[in-house]
Amino acid sequence: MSGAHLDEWQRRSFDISSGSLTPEQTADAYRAHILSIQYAWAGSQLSEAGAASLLRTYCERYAAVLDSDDSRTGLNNYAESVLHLARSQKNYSDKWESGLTADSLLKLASVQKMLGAKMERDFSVAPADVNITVGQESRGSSYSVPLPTVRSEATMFKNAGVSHFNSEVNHAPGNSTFPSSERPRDSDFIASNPNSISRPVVQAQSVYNHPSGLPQINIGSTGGPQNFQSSFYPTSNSAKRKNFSNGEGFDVNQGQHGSRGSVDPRPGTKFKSAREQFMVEQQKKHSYQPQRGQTPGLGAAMKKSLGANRPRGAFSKFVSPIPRQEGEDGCSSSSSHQEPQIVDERLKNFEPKIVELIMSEIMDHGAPVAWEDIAGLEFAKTTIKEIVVWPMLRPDIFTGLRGPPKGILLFGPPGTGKTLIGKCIACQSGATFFSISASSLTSKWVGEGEKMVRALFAIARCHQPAVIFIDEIDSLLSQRTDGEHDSSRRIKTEFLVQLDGATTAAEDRILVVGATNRPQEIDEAARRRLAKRLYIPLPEAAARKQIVVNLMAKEKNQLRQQELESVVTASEGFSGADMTLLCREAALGPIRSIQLSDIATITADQVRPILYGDFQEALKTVRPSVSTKELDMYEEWNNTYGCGR
Ligand SMILES: Nc1ncnc2c1ncn2[C@@H]1O[C@H](COP(=O)(O)OP(=O)(O)OP(=O)(O)O)[C@@H](O)[C@H]1O
Ligand SMILES: [Mg+2]
Repeated sequence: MSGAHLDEWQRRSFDISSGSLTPEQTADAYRAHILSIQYAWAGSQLSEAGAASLLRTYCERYAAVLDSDDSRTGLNNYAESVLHLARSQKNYSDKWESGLTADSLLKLASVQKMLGAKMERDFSVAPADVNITVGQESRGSSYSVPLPTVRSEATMFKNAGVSHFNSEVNHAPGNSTFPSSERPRDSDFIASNPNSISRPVVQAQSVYNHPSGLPQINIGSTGGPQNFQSSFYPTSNSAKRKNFSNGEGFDVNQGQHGSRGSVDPRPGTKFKSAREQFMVEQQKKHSYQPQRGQTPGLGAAMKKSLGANRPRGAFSKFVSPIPRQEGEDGCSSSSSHQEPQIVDERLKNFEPKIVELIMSEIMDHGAPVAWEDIAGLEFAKTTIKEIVVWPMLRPDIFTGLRGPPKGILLFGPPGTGKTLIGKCIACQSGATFFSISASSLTSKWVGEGEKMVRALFAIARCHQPAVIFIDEIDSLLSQRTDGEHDSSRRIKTEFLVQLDGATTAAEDRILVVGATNRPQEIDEAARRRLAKRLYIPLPEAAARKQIVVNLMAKEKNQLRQQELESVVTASEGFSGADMTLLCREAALGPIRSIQLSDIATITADQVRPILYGDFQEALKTVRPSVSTKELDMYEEWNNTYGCGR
């Protein structure tokens, strides 16, 4: 070695042995050592044996520094490199990519064999599942590739230079030709030809792609074709199209090439394309059965989707998946695929659309409400049970003079539970419940209001026992004035006529329940017809307590009995709705006490319970919504017209 090299060498050796270097510096020094040994050997300044001995020594030391897991002396590279290896290693969850390419496929023995067989075959008849068609009409050609597998088969032919393939296509009668050299790539073709399709179309005669993307099955040979013939057959191969339209092709259910369920598209061949096989399996899995009352010729998709997307809650209306048969229910409109047909004589004069609207939109049960959910109002509840529930249960006892009144008016300050009672009747009475708001009659169907009213009562008569609940009845039956709009006047008159009929016909079991917080505005004729007028007052102390207890039972709270009493006392004059609002406000107290920075991370059980202090705070902001003056008015009206004690 030269003098300069030796100096450097010595300096590094000294540095390393001094112990003042960090592991990184030590490793660098050793690496530099190793490099210099290699240079020296390459420059013939070191003998081979000497270089080997030095290299071994320094490599061992270098490796010791790298691999040592002592942070003072080593770099722990071993573990890191293992981790690195593990990180860059492909594992089984990585997306699998097939090693097969068109070229490697061609080299497979089985493919070679198949190709050989194909070349020997007479190409005058196109293989049934290849279906590569080069269109021939003047407006352009279409080039359809049935399946990805088939597409690759076509590519295979192209790649393999199988000239027979083109000649087969070219010689097909009536087909225009592409010279093999000019034949466009299929992607180019699809993009440039306006008549062509934007994605592969399955032309196997059993299965075709619906625009929805769902595979469709041809049911029956008579009804289907018009649905898809033009849109699913962009090819101009009229012979094939005709075959398909005539149902001569493969038919999953009523195929002409076999019994029902037979799926062999080609007589004499057992081969099924992957897609056909898939369809067979799907068919087996769902074991499709035609439904009763179905019109032959309707597409399979229509049959399958019948009612499938309707939301089904415990209280949503039951919709039978089977269309109603005539005579099954004398009153209902049968839900065929066309206009609903009204079977009941009494509904014959109504437009089916109106009947349908009432049937579908007005009958509504909503969320379940129990009598216990309504705090206080014992007199009103008992009276309603007497009028609504018991006569429904025992119509034989409640006859003659004991016959229940046919009209109830619930009146009282806002937020006292009138609507709640209506919901409760809907759930508990067992009657068909028609909930109708005045606005739905007056605004939604302008000009048709009176027809709606008539239809409503007619349908209710068909569905006895029935309850017609009219919330905010004052807006429908306010006193008639000279200046009011003609249509609303007609609706009112019609309503009064119907109400009169319903309330006087002894045999009809129809109850009309109206709710209002403006009883004084109700037309006197309507008032008379709603014979049972029940005052729904502000909740008393016990009822207010019950509302708080009911609501607090669902929340974490530390409200002592005494504190509860204080809340009840402080909320004198509150309506039920005000009490609910008070509890909601108090329930927000614990949330408001959380630091803003913690709100994102705090868990639900870390939120503190609701305390009396929260109610005190809430009482500062929540005020009673009914004034004493208004209360006096209700009391007065109740004294004059009410049926309460
Ligand atoms: N007696 C009650 N028991 C329990 N909750 C009640 C009671 N009264 C009112 N509420 C609460 O107040 C809310 C509003 O009540 P509701 O809608 O029945 O009032 P309303 O009398 O119909 O008022 P409006 O006259 O303004 O229509 C209810 O959803 C319920 O939470
Ligand atoms: Mg209401």
